[in-house]
Amino acid sequence: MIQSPGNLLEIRDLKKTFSIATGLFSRTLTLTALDDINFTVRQGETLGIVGESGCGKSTLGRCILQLISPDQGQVLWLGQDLTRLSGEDMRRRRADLQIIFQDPLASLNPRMTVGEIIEDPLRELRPELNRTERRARVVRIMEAVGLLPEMINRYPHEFSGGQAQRIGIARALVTEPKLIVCDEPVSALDVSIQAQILNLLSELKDEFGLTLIFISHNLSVVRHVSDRILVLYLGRIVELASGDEIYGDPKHPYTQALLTAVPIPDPRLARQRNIDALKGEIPSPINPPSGCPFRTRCRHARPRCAEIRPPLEQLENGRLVACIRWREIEAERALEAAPGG
Ligand SMILES: Nc1ncnc2c1ncn2[C@@H]1O[C@H](COP(=O)(O)OP(=O)(O)OP(=O)(O)O)[C@@H](O)[C@H]1O
Repeated sequence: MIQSPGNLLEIRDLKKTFSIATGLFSRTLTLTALDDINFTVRQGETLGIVGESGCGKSTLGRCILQLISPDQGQVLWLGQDLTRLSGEDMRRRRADLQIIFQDPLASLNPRMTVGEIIEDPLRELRPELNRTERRARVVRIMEAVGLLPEMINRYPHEFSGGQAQRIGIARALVTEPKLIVCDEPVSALDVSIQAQILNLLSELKDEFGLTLIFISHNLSVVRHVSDRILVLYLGRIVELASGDEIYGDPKHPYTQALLTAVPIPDPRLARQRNIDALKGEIPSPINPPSGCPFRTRCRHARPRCAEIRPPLEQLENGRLVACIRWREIEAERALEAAPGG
């Protein structure tokens, strides 16, 4: 399998649907959670994944880790397609790919001590380690995430949300993974604690040489941690670019609209942000719009946007955008921004 050097992960033509049973005549409907997903994750980067609730962020994270199976497409890990591995081979791989969940307390077994929770993945994924080695590693990881080793025999309910998330991070780290999918890791935490956990993740990334996929609906959070950002809308990639490009020069009207929710202190941009602000409801993924999925909420949409499924176009510097009108929109916005525009 050919894979570009420097890429840890390559997602090709990924699609995931869910069957939804309706009460009505026991009909089954198909919900397309992800479609036509293509992107790469580079060794050592943090890739942010953003979009509104229901756009497919968690489903994408879970498909990458093979916690759920995609309908089609490839998940190439260092060139090896994870979707084709047997259950046993994937179990062995799992030490390399870990996940941190949104709700730390709900994701920890209340009947296990902190030490047992962190040690648990080692029993299955690092069978070569004996009990003493496992315990030594648990203590080392607890210290790395800022938990005192004397907390090892305590139970999850004795911890605050922020401390519980440190336990979740320790559990993910203990197998020495190469990639961690962080699925809304700070959304359930007090704002005052969020920065501590984000700082911890970025320190751990450097210390352990990790690659991170950072899922969040909050663009302000993603901005702080991400090298590149992938924007999802209704199960499709609409834009992928560096953090500076996404925040400073968004090309897709959906990205422009999402950014209006991010507080910025520049009053000169306020007018443009009012114009761009996101309006209307997200269409149902059971019956998505024809052509461009965003066209029903896009202030720049034209009749042809209903006819053409916009391809993910690669621009010169490697950034990706899926909008057939992005060049025209750039010109229109420049006129709007001009004095008297
Ligand atoms: N197990 C499932 N069965 C049926 N539909 C599902 C299932 N999991 C997800 N979906 C649907 O797939 C779509 C994508 O969901 P997903 O949870 O991936 O979105 P998300 O962007 O992570 O949203 P949120 O931020 O609310 O978690 C949604 O329409 C959701 O209702």
